[in-house]
Amino acid sequence: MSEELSMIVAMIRPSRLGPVKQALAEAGAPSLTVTRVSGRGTQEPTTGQWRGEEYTVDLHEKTKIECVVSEDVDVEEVVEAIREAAHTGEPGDGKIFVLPVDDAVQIRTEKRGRDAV
Ligand SMILES: Nc1ncnc2c1ncn2[C@@H]1O[C@H](COP(=O)(O)OP(=O)(O)OP(=O)(O)O)[C@@H](O)[C@H]1O
Repeated sequence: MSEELSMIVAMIRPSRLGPVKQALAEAGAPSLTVTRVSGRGTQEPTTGQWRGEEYTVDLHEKTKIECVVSEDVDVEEVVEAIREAAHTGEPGDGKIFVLPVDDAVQIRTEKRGRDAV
């Protein structure tokens, strides 16, 4: 069990993935997992029309980024790097969460904790 690891989870606009990846590398956190997700925050639902019927889209397409870092990396710097790179100022820019991580294992080497990330 390690208290030296944190996970930064960010839901961002898919169009901001490129700048966010670059900003993470510059902040010393190049390793990441990227997933296409849909979700809902307080962003207003949008409406559309299909064959004369109106429909509501309340789940928006987002890109989820998961990034585990050791204490060698400044979590605040990582959060700020994502925030700056993902920011447009329009509703739906996304959210960032920071979580503690119990442990990590590098499968190839059996390294644990901070040595595994
Ligand atoms: N409380 C939450 N729990 C889990 N996921 C969330 C939460 N809030 C937001 N999300 C995820 O983050 C995505 C982006 O959220 P969104 O940008 O809509 O946040 P917001 O608070 O409405 O901000 P904004 O005012 O910029 O629209 C959501 O689509 C959802 O996937």
